Amino acid sequence: MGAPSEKSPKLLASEKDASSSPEEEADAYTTLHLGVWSVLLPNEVVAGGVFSATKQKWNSIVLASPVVWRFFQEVYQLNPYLFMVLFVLKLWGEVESVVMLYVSGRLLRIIEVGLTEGRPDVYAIAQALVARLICVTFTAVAKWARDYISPILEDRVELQFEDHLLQAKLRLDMPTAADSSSRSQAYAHHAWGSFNGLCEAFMRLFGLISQLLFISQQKSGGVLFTLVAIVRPIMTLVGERTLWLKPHVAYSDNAAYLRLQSLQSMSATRFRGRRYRRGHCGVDHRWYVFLRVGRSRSLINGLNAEYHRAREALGSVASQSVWSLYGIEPTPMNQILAEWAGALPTLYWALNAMLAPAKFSMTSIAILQQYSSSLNYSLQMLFWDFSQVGKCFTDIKMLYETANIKNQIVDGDVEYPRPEAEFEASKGMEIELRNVSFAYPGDKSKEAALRDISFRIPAGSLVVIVGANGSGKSTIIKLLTRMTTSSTPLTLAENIGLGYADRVGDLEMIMEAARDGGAAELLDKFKDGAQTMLDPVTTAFGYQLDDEKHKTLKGVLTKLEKTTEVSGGEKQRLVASRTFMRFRTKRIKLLSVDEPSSALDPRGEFELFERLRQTGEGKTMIFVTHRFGHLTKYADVIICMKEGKVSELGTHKDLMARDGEYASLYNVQAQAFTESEVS
Ligand SMILES: Nc1ncnc2c1ncn2[C@@H]1O[C@H](COP(=O)(O)OP(=O)(O)OP(=O)(O)O)[C@@H](O)[C@H]1O
Repeated sequence: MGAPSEKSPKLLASEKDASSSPEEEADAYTTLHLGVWSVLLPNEVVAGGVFSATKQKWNSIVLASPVVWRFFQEVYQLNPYLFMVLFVLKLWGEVESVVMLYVSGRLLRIIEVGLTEGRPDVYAIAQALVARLICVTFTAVAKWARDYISPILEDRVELQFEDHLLQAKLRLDMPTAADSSSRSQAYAHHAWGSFNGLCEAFMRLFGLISQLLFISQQKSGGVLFTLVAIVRPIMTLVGERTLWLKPHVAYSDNAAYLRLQSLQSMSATRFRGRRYRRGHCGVDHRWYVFLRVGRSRSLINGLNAEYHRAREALGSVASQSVWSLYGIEPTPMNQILAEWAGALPTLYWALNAMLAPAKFSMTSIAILQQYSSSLNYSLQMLFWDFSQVGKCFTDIKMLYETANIKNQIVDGDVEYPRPEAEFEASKGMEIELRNVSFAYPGDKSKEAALRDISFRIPAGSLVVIVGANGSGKSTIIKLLTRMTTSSTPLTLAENIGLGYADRVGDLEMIMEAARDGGAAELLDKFKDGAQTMLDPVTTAFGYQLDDEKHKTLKGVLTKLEKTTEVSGGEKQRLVASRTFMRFRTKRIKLLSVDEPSSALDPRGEFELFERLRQTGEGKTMIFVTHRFGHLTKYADVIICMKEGKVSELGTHKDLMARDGEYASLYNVQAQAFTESEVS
């Protein structure tokens, strides 16, 4: 039997070769259409089948070996004692299967002798039974000890690699973090999964070799029987159609399927119960729609109808997972051959019974059957475990490679933050952008988000960036700070205190900052005051709770699920307070804020800007805003953006006199006030 054909089931698939010019040869691939899926397979994999895939896998395993060795050393060092105990316990799991084969075989033989002679050897039978009992007891204790120790080591390993990944990801700049091609796929839980997977594979190999040696040495087994018994599992492996071993890209562009997916995604079960109302839409028993409280029944019905329409449009096209669709054999031939191979052990003992009836007995047949099913199971498990080895190696490699991801924004050669003496010399930061263009990684727009931006901001200026939606204001701020936004489940006090991390426990300073940022009243509003947890991580969940029988438990769960909600304006007050906390570090040279007051009431906004102007006097401050007024009038520089370019630059007076983009945006807002005053 050769390598499996790459042709897919006719009903499900068609294919076309996408290879083109010689220079693209390296990237040439074949597209398979499987139900709603398109699968792109590199041509060399298609040509080489499972052998090529195995060779590639082997090469990547060899390349990753040093990293995996480092990984095992690191895990060992976390707790050498637990590591060794776990290793020995896992090893016993494999040795045990050989011991059990020996003990059961012995018991069968003793019974056979007793039956033949008509006088069972009670003592020998009791001895064999006790040996078996001791063996299974030891196995049970070993399993218990393994289950007890594993989570302890698992925790240590996950925490260790969570720390690795946190450090590695914190140093990424904004475009790198946003770029899906360089985004790390490493997760701390992969560390334990890979450790376990590799241990299992190693143990299985050890177990299988022990079994092969044992069976091939037995009188009832022997080398020939051992070979006959392993033909079937090996054929199954070679004939298996699996996508897991092959490099591939899979996607679906079936409009009906995508529509169904997006409608289903609205049923995400992790929405918070407090904000969302759950309604059973009657589409099918798995489908629920969660809607913000207050949305109408007609919306639910509309979604329901959309769902039915999409299902009809999908018709009978298969939409199972791409892996299971790929696994369907084009013909039953492989299956038939594997089943025939599975009958070889039976053929072996049937022939033996015919050719050497004196040397053969029913006990021998029972023992041989035990051997063959044990080998069959062990080999299948070994193949499964080994099919995961490549993934384990890749996952481990990624855990370490996250630290090597190159930032897309190349660091300059000027040290930052500046040495203390230089820092004291000027309070604000001077900024100059020269011919900066920027496109978000993977962005499908025709134009880049920023195009050829140049401007200079003198130290200590108050700068306001204005412009229409999507003109690039926020992108400028993100590039300057190299940051993306993040949210943390912290107390209100910590949210403010983190502005000055060294003083995060200084409640007095935090309260002063809260007063400056306009959040003092907010802190007062909650029962736990400044210690109120904002958006805590929810770990609570209920399972199979009955509405009637478990009312109390349901009540407890509801309380546990409750989070503290603050309004958009209140959030901005907290952020502003954190900024004032940061000012207290006396190490601010640049403050850049994206729409600091969009959700504030007019008084809140006025007070915030007044305090910012006073406190931030002499520092460079950049604000992005849609609100013209307090800020723009006082700004030293207004940068007016249009379609990714700087369209105007100057003070409010300059730009009004120019009567261009800025003046037109300003007049739209001013007009609204004038009109309402007149009316
Ligand atoms: N993460 C992103 N990925 C891809 N494109 C983005 C991303 N963020 C913004 N863009 C695009 O970049 C352009 C500039 O966006 P930016 O957020 O800077 O505009 P803005 O002027 O701040 O808009 P607004 O006034 O609506 O806040 C827009 O076309 C936007 O669609």
